[in-house]
Amino acid sequence: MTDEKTAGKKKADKNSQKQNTVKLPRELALDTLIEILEKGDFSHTLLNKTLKNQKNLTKQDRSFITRLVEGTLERLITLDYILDAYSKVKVKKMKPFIRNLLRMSLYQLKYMDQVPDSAVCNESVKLAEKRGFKTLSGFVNGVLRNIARSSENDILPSEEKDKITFLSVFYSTPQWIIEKWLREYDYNTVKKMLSAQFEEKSYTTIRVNTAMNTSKELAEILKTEGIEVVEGSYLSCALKIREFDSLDAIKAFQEGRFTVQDESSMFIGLIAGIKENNRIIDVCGAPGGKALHAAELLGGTGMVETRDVSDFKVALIQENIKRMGFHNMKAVKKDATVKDEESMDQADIVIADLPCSGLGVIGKKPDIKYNMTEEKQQELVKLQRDILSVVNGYVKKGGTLIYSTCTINPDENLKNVEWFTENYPFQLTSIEDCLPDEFPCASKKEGYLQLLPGVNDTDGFFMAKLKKQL
Ligand SMILES: C[S@@+](CC[C@H](N)C(=O)[O-])C[C@H]1O[C@@H](n2cnc3c(N)ncnc32)[C@H](O)[C@@H]1O
Repeated sequence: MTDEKTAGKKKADKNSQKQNTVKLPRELALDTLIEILEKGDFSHTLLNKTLKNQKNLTKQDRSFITRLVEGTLERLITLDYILDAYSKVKVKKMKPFIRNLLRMSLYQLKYMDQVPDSAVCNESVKLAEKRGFKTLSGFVNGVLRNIARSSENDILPSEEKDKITFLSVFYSTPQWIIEKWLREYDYNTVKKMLSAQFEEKSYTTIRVNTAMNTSKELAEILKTEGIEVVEGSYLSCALKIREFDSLDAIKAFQEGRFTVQDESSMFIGLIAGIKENNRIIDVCGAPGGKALHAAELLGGTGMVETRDVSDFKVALIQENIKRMGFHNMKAVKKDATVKDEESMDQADIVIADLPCSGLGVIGKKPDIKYNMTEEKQQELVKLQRDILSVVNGYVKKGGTLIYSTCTINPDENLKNVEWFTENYPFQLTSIEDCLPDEFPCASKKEGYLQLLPGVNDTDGFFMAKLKKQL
């Protein structure tokens, strides 16, 4: 071989090696899913890490990876049910790589119309071969092609025969959650709540920093950055945005002109009844969404002390304070279960937005529904009561305690409030005047609000306003 030919062959080998080591979007999505599903890491943290580490991805690649990872997680129970029906080897017995490759590929077959079935099958076979599973590529191909040729309606459980199994498989939600919700809400409401998980999530809800710009001004600024903007569903300080690559890349975000927050959480600032010079303590405050809103509503006066339990969480709050430019807010590391003598009778308002089961936000964080259990939920009820029994002492006489969670189970919500008012000198107080007139909710007068996904155009969220007796 001539020197020229040898050099040419070396170059070709190098290129093919390079091609083999470069990960394409499907492979990146699959590796992320394996980390989440086999190692139990948080989906949003890992997905953000994948997207941040891969600088060369296009905007389309990013949204494809996001949709594949989030969609496969959201539909996991449904996907496993179908795979079990079509494969001789049950999903649980498969090798982790093959199990997750099949889940992700089936998600594309069933829920991503724009990807042709043949491309899904071919790409899956290529991926199996590339990662050393050549002997199993025929199995992968066979299962996927069989499913692609059939209709899953033939195998899904019947709604008439067994409602709970049907709801669990159809809406990919563990049975214990469905049984729990059916004890509290009627069948149609439960169906609405379950189906809300899968609603189009192309919009991100943001809260305007009114200390820097009005909603109208911010909308104009965002539009000049090529971002699509529509009004929020209930509140004038809320906007919904889409068609942006990443949040960090939006100039208006870097400048602190807005923060990301669901409208349900914005209600906390409104019902708290914040007045000039108030001293506010947010006892479980990271990353700072509600506390930042409170600081803004104080109009540069007063002080919001925002606490959380770890250095990492406190750093998140600090980062947000810096970005939004508030001087009447600070972040402090403090465990809310431990009494802080110096805070006794010091706060006009205590915000207790406590750790909870998070079942109101499973549409945004699908791994919650698979990781939460009834036992864990009962431990959370105990933690919520432990925290409430400490932090109520920080409220001045006549002051306010706001209790909130992003869940929809009465035992973490209204039942906790009933337990609290039976044991401490607080009573529920009306929030009717704090909310928009058109906002539908029968319990406004009684002093609490239970928002339900699919019923309200928000996350599932609970809040109660409690006044300390004089
Ligand atoms: C629902 S999140 C708070 C969200 C926050 N209020 C906001 O609006 O951005 C609950 C927080 O409670 C914190 N937490 C859990 N246990 C705690 C404890 N013992 N003391 C203080 N914070 C705690 C968690 O780290 C978490 O950040």
